[in-house]
Amino acid sequence: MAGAVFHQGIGRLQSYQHFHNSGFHQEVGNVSVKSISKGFHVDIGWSVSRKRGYRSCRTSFTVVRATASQTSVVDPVSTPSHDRTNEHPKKSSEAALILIRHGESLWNEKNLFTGCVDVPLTKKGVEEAIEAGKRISNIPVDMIYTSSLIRAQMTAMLAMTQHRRRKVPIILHNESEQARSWSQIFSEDTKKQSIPVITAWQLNERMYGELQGLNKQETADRFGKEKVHEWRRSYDIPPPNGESLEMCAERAVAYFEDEIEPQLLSGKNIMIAAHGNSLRSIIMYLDKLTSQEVISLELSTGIPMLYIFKEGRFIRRGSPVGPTEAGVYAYTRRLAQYRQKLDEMLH
Ligand SMILES: O=C(O)[C@@H](CO)OP(=O)(O)O
Repeated sequence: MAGAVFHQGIGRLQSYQHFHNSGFHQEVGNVSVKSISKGFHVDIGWSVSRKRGYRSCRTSFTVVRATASQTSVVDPVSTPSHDRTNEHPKKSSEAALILIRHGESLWNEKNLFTGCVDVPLTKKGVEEAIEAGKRISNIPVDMIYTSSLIRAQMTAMLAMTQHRRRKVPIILHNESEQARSWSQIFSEDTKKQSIPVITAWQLNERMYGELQGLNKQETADRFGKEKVHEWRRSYDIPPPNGESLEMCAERAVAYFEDEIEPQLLSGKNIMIAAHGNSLRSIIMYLDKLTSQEVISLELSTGIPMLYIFKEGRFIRRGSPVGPTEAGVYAYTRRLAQYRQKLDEMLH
């Protein structure tokens, strides 16, 4: 080992599976990691955020030594305007975080297990999304994250049609070099009037395995109410060949910690449009719920939830009820000022 300090930061180990399987629970000091990239060897100090009861493979680590000086070896991939090299994020910054479960889908209406099947909203779902949009129409939104499924994307887009700031939500296409290059915007002014929308499979509904497409009532009749309740609402029992809530939480919370939290830390106001189980996972993380508490948490379609991220903590602020609900805007001075700015702009 050359022993030079070359990078500090938060990120995800590319070889985390190795540790995950070894089942460490706490800080274990320095660990030597191979295969981060083409033969570079790195010593890291790391700890696993398992205090909240996840079988998490997400790690917080500090690289202390490496055989090569290329910082790119462990530079995490950046999302747009996302500066991961900022080693000391402003702890004093404050940001709003809005969570929205998608509106009713055609398979919710038919009472079918949906999971990762990509089903659109019903007319009622469209109306719920618009209603959700009204409730958050005075709350700043700088970035939007949605799952890769159309029902969450429709919800985000429909909600934003109600926003008073009238910025244009634009889906970023980073799936290939060509997609990136063909969707470029060449005006800085136009960019300023838009909101980047990032789609991520990690925010998808939990994969429901061999239940996908089956009727929930018929499945209960066939396998018994208790069995189906266990598949639907236990924490760590997966449905046949599907994901348990715990498995869904692993990837949804890792994504939240890796990609979304750094944006909040830098003061960006964020909306996440996702699904019952991916959002329950994220709420479990934000509210530090136990695996027992999360299984009784039910989320309604189209009711946005507001959190304020301040001094490194998430403060739950319930659901903003319509643009006339004064209380929401008194939560923080920053939100009140934003609302006042909108009033001035629009009158
Ligand atoms: O079918 C699904 O994908 C989910 C959400 O609608 O169902 P459940 O209520 O069992 O989590």
